[in-house]
Order: sequence, then C-alpha cells, then structure tokens
Amino acid sequence: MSVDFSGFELLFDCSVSRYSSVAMEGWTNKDFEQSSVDVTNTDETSDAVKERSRDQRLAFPGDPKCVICGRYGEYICDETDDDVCSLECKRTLLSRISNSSRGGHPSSKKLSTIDECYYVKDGNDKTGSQSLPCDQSEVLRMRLGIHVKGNSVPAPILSFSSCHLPQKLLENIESSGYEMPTPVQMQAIPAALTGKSLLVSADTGSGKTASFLVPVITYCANNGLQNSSNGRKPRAIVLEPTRELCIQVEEQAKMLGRGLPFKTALVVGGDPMAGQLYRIQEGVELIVGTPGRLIDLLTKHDIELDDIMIFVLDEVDCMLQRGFRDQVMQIFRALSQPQLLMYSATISPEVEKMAGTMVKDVTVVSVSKPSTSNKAVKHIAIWVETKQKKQKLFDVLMSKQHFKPPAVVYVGSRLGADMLANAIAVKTGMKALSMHGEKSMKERREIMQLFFMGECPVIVATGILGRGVDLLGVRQVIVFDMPNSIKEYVHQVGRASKLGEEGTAVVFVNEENKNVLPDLVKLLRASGAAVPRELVSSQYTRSFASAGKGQKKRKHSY
Ligand SMILES: Nc1ncnc2c1ncn2[C@@H]1O[C@H](COP(=O)(O)OP(=O)(O)OP(=O)(O)O)[C@@H](O)[C@H]1O
Repeated sequence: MSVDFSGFELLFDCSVSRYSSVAMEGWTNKDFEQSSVDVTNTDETSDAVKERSRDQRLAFPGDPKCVICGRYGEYICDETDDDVCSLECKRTLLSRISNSSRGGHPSSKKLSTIDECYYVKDGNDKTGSQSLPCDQSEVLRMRLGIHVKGNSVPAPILSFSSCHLPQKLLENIESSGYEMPTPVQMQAIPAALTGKSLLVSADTGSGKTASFLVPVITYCANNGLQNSSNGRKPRAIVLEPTRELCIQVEEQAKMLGRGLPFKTALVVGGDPMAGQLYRIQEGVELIVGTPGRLIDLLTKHDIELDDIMIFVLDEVDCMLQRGFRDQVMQIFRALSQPQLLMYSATISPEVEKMAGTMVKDVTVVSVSKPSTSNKAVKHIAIWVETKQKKQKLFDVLMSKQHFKPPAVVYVGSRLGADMLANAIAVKTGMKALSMHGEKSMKERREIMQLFFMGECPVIVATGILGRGVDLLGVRQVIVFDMPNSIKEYVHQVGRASKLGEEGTAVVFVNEENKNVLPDLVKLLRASGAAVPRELVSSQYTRSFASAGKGQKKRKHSY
C-alpha cells in the first residue's frame, strides 16, 4: 500500500467550506440529516441531496472524497463531520460507527466538529498520550488501513505533539520536515510508548524507522542521565542487517536526538573496533549495529548491557532467518528482558510465531497487507533470456522514455555487480558504480556520496542496498537478477518509492527464476501490472499451481 494520506485530508479538510456550499444550495447539515428525498438525478447543480452512491459523480483530483465509496464527497455528515457523497453512504458510515461501538445509537457518539477535538484533553492514558475514544480510533484505523492485535492497544495519534514527547524531540521532528505522523507512526509510536513489545509491518518507505526511533529517543531522553553517577550506559540497541542501514539509522537517530541527552554509537564491521569501543565507554544511550560486529565487540570487551531496556530488530524477518538468527538470539539472551520492537515490510506468520516465542504479550500492528508490494511502485516485468539480459538493460538505460535516473540495478553477485557496472560504463558512456559487501567502508561511503550528489546516475548493487536504505531521489530500480525470494524482491522494488511517491521497477525474468515465478505472478496480478505471456504459460507457474492443489488434496484425505 502506498502511504495513504487521504485519511489526513478527510480529517483536516475544512468542513466549513463545503458546509457553506451545501447551505448555499439550499441545504443545511440539518436538512441533509433529515432528508429522505429519493433523488436519482446525477446533475451536480441540482439542489437535491443525492440519495445513492451511484447518483454521485466520481471525484476529481483535489476533490473531497466520500469516506465510504470514494466518490465526490459533496456533503458533510453532521454526525461525524466526514465527507460523504450521498444519504446512502451517510447511513453506512453511521452504522459502521454504531457497530464499532457495539450497537449504541450513533448520536450518543457524536464526534466533534472541530478537528483537534479528536483528542480527549483530559483522558491521558499511561503513555501520556491524549487518546481518542475507542470508536473514533476504530474509524481512524479503518480509514488508514491500520490493523492491531493485542491487549489494550492505545489509540493512534494524529500529531506528534499529542503523546508528550520531549520538547526538543518535537522540534527536531519538525525541522526534519515531518509535519504529520505517517499511518505506521500514528499507531506504533503510542503503542511502543506503553513499554510493550511490538511486531510492526508496513510498506517499504512508510516511515517505520522514525516509528521506533521516536520511542527509543523518548525513553533515553527521559531516563538517560538518571544514572549519571555510574556513567552513561547504553539504554537501547537497534540491530540492522547491513552496514548501510546502520549508518542511515544512526544518522536519523542523531538528527532526531539533537540537543537531548542522547548519544549514539555505530557498531559495524569495516570501521576500526577501537573507536567504536571508545565511544561506548565514553557513554552513549543507543547502539546501532550489525549482529556480527556487536557480538565481536561484546565477547572481546566488557560492555555493560544491564540497562538495555529497548531492543529493536529492524528487518526482523531477515534477522530471524538462518544466518543472523543465532547471533541475534545470543545478544537477546544477554539482555534482561527488554522491550522488543520488531519491524519489517515483509512479516510472515512464521516470523510472528518466532516473535511470540521471544516475548509474551506482543502487540501486532500492520499497516496495509503484510508482505505485499508497495502500491506506489509500478512493476514492469520483462521476459528475457539470460544471454540477452545485458543488451535489454542497455536498451532500457539508453531509452529516454524508459530510463529514469538515478537508478539502482540489482544483481545477484559481487562479481556480477563489478562486471555489469563496467559494461554499462563502456556501452552507454554513463558513469556506473558497483556496490557490494567486498567494498571497504570508505569506498561504500564515497560511492553513496557520488550517487546522492548526482554524479553517478546508475549504481549496480547486490542485496546490500536491497533493504531499508533510503536511496534519496531514486524512482527506478531494475531487478537484473531476480532474487530467490519474493520478499527480497518486495524490499528491492521498495527502494523506488518512499511515502507513496510513484516509482518504477523493471524486472527481468526467465525460466531460471522458476522458484519465485508463482509468487511473482501473484504479486504482479495483485498490483495490477501486466504479466508477460511467457510467464503465464511457463511450465513452472503452471506446475507450481497444480502442486499447490495436490498438497491441499493430500491434507484433506488424511
Ligand atoms: N512523518 C514523516 N513525514 C515526512 N517524511 C517522513 C516521515 N517519516 C519518515 N519520513 C521520511 O520517509 C522516508 C522513508 O522512511 P523510512 O526509511 O523510515 O521508511 P521504512 O518504512 O523504514 O522503509 P523500508 O521498509 O524500506 O526500510 C525517509 O526519507 C524519512 O525521512
């Protein structure tokens, strides 16, 4: 799902203007409420209130939209202040609200006509946040596609200032240009502030990083210097799968924590360990690192972890996979039952199960459907045989119509990245650099700088840049080598869009990608993309489909 700000518009849209226009047409809110005129006239200039949704025209860009059906929100429901297109949708809206609060009469739950009254001024819960009444929370969650599971999940917030964050943090949020929380932030921030463990899934580029950093910084700022007589000790750890992601997250943490008693240490391979150790010994609140280097540091040096109260596993599905899992668990066991915050754009039921074994009483938050692709990304799947892939790539890169620099080309191996970057430079004359795990930290930093400064329009990267990294300005990715799992593909194409901005993903596929073809077909169909003919008729997509059916039958017969 793209980050959907339509909910914000609905909430903050100035109801007065359309109220007036309705009034000018001879209708008042009251008239609207009481009208039972059956009007089938679709003429917008008609005075009659439209009875049915289908009588209303579609919304033009910028028009208010009906909160129920999305058509032109010509009216404002006087009970809730929401935009509706017709009496039919008004009734649906009121009955939903009524159902969500178990049958009470809608008028008993009348919402305020002033936006800020969505906050209950005197109803602070234990997070200190000004909470929405239950039925309003449900409406808001429904509108923003937020789903929650767990006990006493706090209401979503509508502004950063509504949950008592340190003043300096609020200022930093504002100077970062974050005017409003994104949907995942609306729900995950107040939930994390309760101290409970969370498992959060939301689209790539939807603002998950700040949704764990804000509670981490709040906790550290409120508790960091209490033990100053014993020296500053780390209060929180954030684990990331790659150095790039660690660098990015630490930078964001520094930016948000500026001016607060909040220091950070970056613990990644490739940089000298001595400097990292010195920084921690000097006193930091947050450690951001990769599991391998952190374990290295912890086993060789005496670092006190007693005060770690928050443990963040970003990209949790990757962190709990073989390869990282043992290291992650080793670190987790060294801590004394911290709050566990787990995030990813792709969370499977297995990951949810594993998370449940690590901590009890996990609150699950998901925004949009987990493990689906960011809806703002347009997928263009091209069936191309392996031998022709290079030429096809050059064709894309040399096409004014199809190449949208800066772009990232994903490949499956380090050697492949080096060779392809050279080939692009030779064939197209464009500067192209490769990026993979064999590059030193210094090289990686330089490459990213050149890319961000616009001096290199193409980066050829392995999966190292596939997850989490915010590739500023990138709106196109080309998946040259399809990864072995659809989850990695979802993360890679997610680099082409952030916060719902549109991006394009070009993906080359052929029979060699047989393991992932059935999932890819599903994903392409779900996102409305064209599925190449060869892909539909591929024996692999067909045989996988029938294999699935066979398994189902077996289960039934046992
Ligand atoms: N409330 C906000 N308002 C405006 N911009 C925001 C807000 N929150 C985050 N951003 C920006 O949105 C971009 C994407 O955020 P972020 O990197 O946290 O996404 P993500 O959900 O972690 O994505 P991924 O799954 O790819 O790691 C970043 O540039 C970040 O600075």
